Amino acid sequence: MSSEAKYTVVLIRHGESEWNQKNLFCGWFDADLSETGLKEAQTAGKLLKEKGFTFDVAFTSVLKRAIKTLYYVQEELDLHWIPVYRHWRLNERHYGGLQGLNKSETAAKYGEAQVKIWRRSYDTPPPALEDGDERYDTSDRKYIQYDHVVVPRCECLKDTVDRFMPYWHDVIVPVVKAKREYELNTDMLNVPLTYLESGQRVVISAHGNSLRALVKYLDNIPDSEITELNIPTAIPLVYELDAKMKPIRHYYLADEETVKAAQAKVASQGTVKK
Ligand SMILES: O=C(O)[C@@H](CO)OP(=O)(O)O
Repeated sequence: MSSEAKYTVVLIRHGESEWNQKNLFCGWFDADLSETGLKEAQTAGKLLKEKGFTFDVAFTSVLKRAIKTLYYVQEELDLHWIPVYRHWRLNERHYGGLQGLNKSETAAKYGEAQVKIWRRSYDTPPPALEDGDERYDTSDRKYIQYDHVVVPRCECLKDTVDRFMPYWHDVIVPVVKAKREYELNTDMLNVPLTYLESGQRVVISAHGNSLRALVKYLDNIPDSEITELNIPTAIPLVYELDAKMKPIRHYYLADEETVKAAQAKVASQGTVKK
């Protein structure tokens, strides 16, 4: 850790899901990890162990691909016992009317440029799900248990930023700083009640676009440049932060070439297959 750094937060996008494997827009659909994704998660855990990382607290979404990825990381680190807080605010961006469609076929139909806008622009949402569309499920127990959750009909990255960042500021940051200096927000009841005196080491297992939302904030990436950011599956992304939780540096636990190839693979999912 560099000398001014006080806290470390590790971000990890889930391993490949069955829908990633089929190249389908996934969003809030609760796809499982593929065999490859499971192995990727185990590899990420082994790597974190090898590099000497450990964690006090973990956060994840309510989607099984992120939950299971976290579990395999915990398994490798022998950290089954740490508190794990799951919250819908960490979910993948909701892909609305694109959910379940093949990304390459969608690029062939609407053009690669349009698909890139839907996938990577900051504030252009995908088409919204309409009433009567079976993909618009407002009875899912994951969400109806909370009065305040309105299942979205679609989300652009900005919408994801708007629902992820309150959780970062009101729950994750105080937990990292190990302080109780916030009002308990009933929206976010699942906060830990015991804290260490020093900062806690946190791992966040989430999704390509919910992590893009967080990285955009942390690195202050302009709206126009966020279109080029792709987060690869299951390569731990380490943030070292100062006392005010401003990033000092970040790095992937992989060499540059591996990261670039993995990012290019994600970007190419939205292109027409020749
Ligand atoms: O389908 C999705 O939900 C996401 C992440 O897998 O895809 P994309 O990379 O196209 O935003």
